[in-house]
Amino acid sequence: MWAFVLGEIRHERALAGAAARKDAMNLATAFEAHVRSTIRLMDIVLLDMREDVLEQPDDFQNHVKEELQAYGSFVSQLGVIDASGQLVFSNLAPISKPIDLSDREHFRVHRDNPQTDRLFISKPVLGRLSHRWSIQFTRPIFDGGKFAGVLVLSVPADLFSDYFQQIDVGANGSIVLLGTDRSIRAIASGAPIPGRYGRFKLPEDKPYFVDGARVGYYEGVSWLDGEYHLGAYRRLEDEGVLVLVLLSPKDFMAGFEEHRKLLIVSASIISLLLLAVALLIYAFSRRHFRNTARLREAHEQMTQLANTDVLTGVSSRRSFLAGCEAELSRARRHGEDVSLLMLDIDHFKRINDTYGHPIGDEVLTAFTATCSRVLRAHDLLGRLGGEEFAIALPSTDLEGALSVAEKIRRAVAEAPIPTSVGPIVLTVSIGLASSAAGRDDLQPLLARADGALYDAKQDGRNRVCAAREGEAAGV
Ligand SMILES: Nc1nc2c(ncn2[C@@H]2O[C@H](COP(=O)(O)OP(=O)(O)OP(=O)(O)O)[C@@H](O)[C@H]2O)c(=O)[nH]1
Repeated sequence: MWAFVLGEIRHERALAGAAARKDAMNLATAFEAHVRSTIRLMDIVLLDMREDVLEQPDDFQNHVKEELQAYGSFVSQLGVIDASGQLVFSNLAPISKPIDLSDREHFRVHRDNPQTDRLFISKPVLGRLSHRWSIQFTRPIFDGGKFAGVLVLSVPADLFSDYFQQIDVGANGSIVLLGTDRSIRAIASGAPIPGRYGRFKLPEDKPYFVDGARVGYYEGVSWLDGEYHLGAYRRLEDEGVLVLVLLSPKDFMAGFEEHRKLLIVSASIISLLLLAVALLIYAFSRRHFRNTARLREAHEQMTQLANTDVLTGVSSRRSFLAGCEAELSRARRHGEDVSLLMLDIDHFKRINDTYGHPIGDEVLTAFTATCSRVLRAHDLLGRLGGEEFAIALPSTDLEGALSVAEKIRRAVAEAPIPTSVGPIVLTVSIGLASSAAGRDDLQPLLARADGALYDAKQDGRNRVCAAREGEAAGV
């Protein structure tokens, strides 16, 4: 999800940047057209007036009045400078004292290039007669092919900037009319402008001052406010000016920034929700697994309890019989003998009657311990009930079983059982039956061993009796 959000943000940032470049170029194109037509209009007026200065010098003043009425506020002054730089005519007031303009650039440029008849547009200057900031549109006057002075059309410096000001380029954007001499002709900007117009000159390393750069994009830190700007410029080569539109990311990225914040906040909320869901799932799973583990443990404990005789710790009847079944089928598979012993403690009732039931319990437990000491690890000892026990001997024939049974009988008889009321002498009767190659089923085998036990009891107890091979129970 975050990869998508970050990808989307990158994509939208690129789109916003591209849209701003396009907007800047469209604005620059529109302003170029406006500037070009304004300059053209001024030049037409100049050329018209120049004809009158030369052809109808006497009627010039009236003609100027008519022309200026037609162009109204576009033109703030029309003046004539003679070949020596003296102002000889102004529509504003009669010339009562000499006004020397020979130092003005718009005079010098024509005086120093007497062969060239071209329009010159000055940077804003403070009028010595009008005392207002104005831009001078000038053309040289020739008399008989010789330089005879300069015709000056003064336009309020705000003519362009007032128009630019009406266009919304954002609170931090700017529209600038620059001279190729790097001075500002007109400017409209949200940012404070350095000086009025005066002598301020822009740094020359800007790409739009490079010779031959007619149209292009600009990106960099602005000389206006030291902030990063993106812009577009168009140069009017013949007029010696260029239009520059600067847009600020603070304005054109504002919409994108809001959307970016919204995307990040939404993605964060979704992430937190997913995290919360993941934590809940984790907590539930943990509890579930813990419960499952507890259940498994409880099940194992119950199985253990069901399989074990609580008093003596040997196999319970159920578990012992299941173990015998398993041994018989294993013996069948491997063709091995299995033997079964049935054990019954002699006169156990007397022990209970003499010493009490708890001592009887101690004796039963000690008896199984004695048996276990004689048996191998894989022999199976189980309690069938009361004082009756059974032992399965895997891989053991009748002879081997007789030997084990005899060992148990002797061990029980020869080692009195230590109890809390002193040692108690015990004997055990054992009946046994064998199954060659595990051929017998369990029940008949048990019955044969039980029959042999009966024989042992009948024959006087404390002895081992074996059932004969194939002998049926009770026979
Ligand atoms: N202490 C104790 N006694 C038990 C337990 N289970 C059975 N008994 C007793 O074991 C005795 C078995 O007695 P009988 O079946 O008469 O046999 P016996 O006294 O051993 O005599 P023979 O088997 O004929 O030698 C009974 O008194 C039962 O109460 C037990 O878990 N603990």
